[in-house]
Amino acid sequence: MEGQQKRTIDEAEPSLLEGVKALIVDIEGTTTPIGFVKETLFPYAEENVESFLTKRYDDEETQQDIKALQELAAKDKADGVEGVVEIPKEGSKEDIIKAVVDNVKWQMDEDRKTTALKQLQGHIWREGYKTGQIKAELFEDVGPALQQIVEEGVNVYVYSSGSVEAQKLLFGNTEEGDLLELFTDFFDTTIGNKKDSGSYKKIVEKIGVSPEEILFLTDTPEEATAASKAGLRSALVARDGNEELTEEPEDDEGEDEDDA
Ligand SMILES: CSCCC(=O)C(=O)COP(=O)(O)O
Ligand SMILES: [Mg+2]
Repeated sequence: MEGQQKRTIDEAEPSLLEGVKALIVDIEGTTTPIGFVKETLFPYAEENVESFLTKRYDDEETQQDIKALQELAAKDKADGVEGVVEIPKEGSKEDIIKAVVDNVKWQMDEDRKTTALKQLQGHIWREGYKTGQIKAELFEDVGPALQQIVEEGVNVYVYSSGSVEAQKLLFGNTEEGDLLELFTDFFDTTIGNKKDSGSYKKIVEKIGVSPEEILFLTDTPEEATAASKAGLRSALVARDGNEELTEEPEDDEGEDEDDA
C-alpha cells in the first residue's frame, strides 16, 4: 500500500494536507456511511424504478436512460457477462419497462457501478430528495472538516460512481443542510472507471494543479492505488460499516465491470 495512509478525515494529520491544493473525496464509505447507500438510496431506487419509468417514459431524459441501458445490455451480452438481463431495442412500452426493471434489479444485485445504471438511479432519487423522503447521511466529521479545509484555501472535489446529479442531490440535501457551496466540482464515471489510473489523469487536467498537490480520499484500496499511479496522493479512510482494510490491495486495474 505504498504512498497510501489509513485514516478517518478528522484523524488526518496536518502533514497529510501539507502542500495540498485540491482534495478529492469519494462518497460511499468515505463521506457517507455504506449503510445509508445500501439501506436507503438503493432500496428507494429499486422500489421506485417501475413507477418512475411508467410515469416518465416519454421524457427525453428517460428515453436516453433506456437507450443507455439497452446499449449496455447488448454489450454485456456480446462480452459474455454472466446473468445479463437483455433489453429489447423495440417493443411495447410495457415490455420495455419490464425488461429495464429486471435489468436494473440484476445490476443492483451485483452492485454494478455502470454509468447507465447510475444515471437512472440519480434521476429516480431526485424525486425522493424533492419530497423529503430522502435526507442524506454524512459521517459527523465531514461537514466541519471540509468547511475548515475550504477556509484554508483548498478546493474540494467529489469523485464517485454515483452520477454528478446524484452527488449534488446528496450534498445539497444532507441532515446538516445544503453543503454544495463547499465543493468546487464533481466527477463521475463519465470521466472513467474509478479503478483506472487514466481517470485520475483526466481529473488532474480538469482541476489544473499538479498531481502531487492533490489528495484523494477513498475507502477502496484499488481506487487509492489507481490515483497513486496517476501521481496523486491518496489515503484510505477507515469508517464504521466499511470492510476491514487489508495491507495489500489486489491490483485489478481495468477488470471492473463498469462500462464508463
Ligand atoms: C451519489 S451517491 C450514490 C452512491 C452510489 O451510487 C455509489 O455507487 C457510490 O460509490 P462511491 O464511488 O461513492 O463509493
Ligand atoms: Mg467508496
